[in-house]
Amino acid sequence: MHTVELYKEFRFDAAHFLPHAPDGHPNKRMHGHSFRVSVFMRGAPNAETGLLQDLQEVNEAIAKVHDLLDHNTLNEIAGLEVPTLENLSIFIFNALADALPTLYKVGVHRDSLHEGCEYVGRAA
Ligand SMILES: Nc1nc2c(c(=O)[nH]1)N=C([C@H](O)[C@H](O)COP(=O)(O)OP(=O)(O)OP(=O)(O)O)CN2
Ligand SMILES: [Zn+2]
Repeated sequence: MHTVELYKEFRFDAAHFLPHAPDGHPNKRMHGHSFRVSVFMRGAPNAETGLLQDLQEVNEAIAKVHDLLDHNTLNEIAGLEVPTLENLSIFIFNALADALPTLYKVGVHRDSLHEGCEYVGRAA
């Protein structure tokens, strides 16, 4: 059996603030970021089709999450009241998990700051 990792990336722009930052700190004020999200599926490709998961299904699942996040205030989304990179990676994983049975890991990156977070939501 051959195990592969298939991935798809998408980007979104959003505003947020960190409610637990100290009073007067810039992170406590509303500001915006550009995010890059990497969605990883893992497993063995179907022997006949050669597919782990049809990327069309992946695109459809991602479109719903993209619409929820893009050009919105993250703190106003139920479940994202504390919108750190850590919580974003968990939130996006959970939002995609039902539609993507082979989903393995979600990474959320702020490339301009050279930082990001990855959440491995399912065991290898
Ligand atoms: N562990 C984490 N630490 C921090 C997170 C996080 O998600 N996880 N997030 C932030 C802030 O969102 C913050 O905006 C990043 O701040 P900073 O490094 O000061 O970068 P700027 O916003 O100033 O960068 P720009 O170039 O202006 O976008 C902090 N810590
Ligand atoms: Zn920020």
